[in-house]
Amino acid sequence: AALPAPDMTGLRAVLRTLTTQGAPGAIARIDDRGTVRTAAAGIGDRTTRRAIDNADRFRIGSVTKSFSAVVLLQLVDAHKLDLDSSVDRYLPGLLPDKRITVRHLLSHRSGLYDYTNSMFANSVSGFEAVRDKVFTYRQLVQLSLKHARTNAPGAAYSYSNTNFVVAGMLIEKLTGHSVGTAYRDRIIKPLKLRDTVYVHPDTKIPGRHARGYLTQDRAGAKPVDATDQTVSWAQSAGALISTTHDLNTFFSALLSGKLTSTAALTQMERWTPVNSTTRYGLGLRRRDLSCGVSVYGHTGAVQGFYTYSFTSKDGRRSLTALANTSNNGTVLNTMAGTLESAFCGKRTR
Ligand SMILES: CC1(C)S[C@@H]2[C@H](NC(=O)CCCC[C@H](NC(=O)C[NH3+])C(=O)[O-])C(=O)N2[C@H]1C(=O)[O-]
Repeated sequence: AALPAPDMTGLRAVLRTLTTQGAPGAIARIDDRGTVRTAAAGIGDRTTRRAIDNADRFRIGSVTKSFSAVVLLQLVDAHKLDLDSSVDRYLPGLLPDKRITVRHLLSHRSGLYDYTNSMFANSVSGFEAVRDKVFTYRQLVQLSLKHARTNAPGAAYSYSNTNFVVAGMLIEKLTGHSVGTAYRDRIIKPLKLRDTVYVHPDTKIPGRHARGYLTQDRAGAKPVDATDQTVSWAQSAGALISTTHDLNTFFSALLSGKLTSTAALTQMERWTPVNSTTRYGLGLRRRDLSCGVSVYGHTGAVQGFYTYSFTSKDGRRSLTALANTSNNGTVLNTMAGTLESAFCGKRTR
């Protein structure tokens, strides 16, 4: 069934609300079968007070996980990877439990502890301690293995960045290239994502970009400019940079079958319930909206930047929204309203 027209009045209202809740700025773009609609509110730089704009690049955080999952599903299509094989088959000795499979990693059911829970327990000092650091994948996995696992392999959903760090190690082992090269060759170049870059371990966002501001844990304290960092604590779990246009193109291409086989996409859409409105597949979230429409994509939270990026089942309508703040749960929750405006249209009274 055709989707209702996007509610641009409602979308603009959500972005304005975000700027009253602590985001210096917010942007959103809807691509709808060739029709482009954009909205923006607030500023992209607290020093110059420059308006934020949909041309601005930003850090996409865990939306990166969908890119990593696509590369691995392409390797499944090429018969170079089996989702139900033990990770140990490809990375012998890395993990302490041979029962952990590739599918467990991509669906956050491995039980591997998320080292960022400890790393960022104190948001600002945790960030300052790692913002210029360069980690190897193995160092990040070791940080995780210092802690007990959260569940037996496959027994429960428990979101963990560690899973997609191991996914990055699989990509490098199986392609013989860095994850940056794999993203470029397999996704960025084919889709002509001109503003999507993987620059790890460089700390700068190249080109025109929004600055991102980390909200302090102490209420009322001045936000920290978190724009420049290596994001080495995340890499294949969260270090890509992109734009609203490019992410709309990516998820639209994925859901319309342009990046993997139909069989592989079906695997990505085998859902594990997360809560009443969200399910997780393989590096892919499904969100069920109030109007009965389900949308497919991912969210992202990296210091200074919150992202929502989702598309319709057929990939014909996509929305990406960005707020240039983080560590602010009110903003993250309010951003869900951009999906309602984009896919459910005007609220019927
Ligand atoms: C599940 C999420 C929301 S968190 C996960 C991942 N981001 C991280 O793991 C970074 C967490 C620290 C970010 C930091 N928070 C703190 O320091 C809190 N003490 C902040 O807000 O800037 C990502 O991105 N995912 C989001 C996702 O997948 O949607």
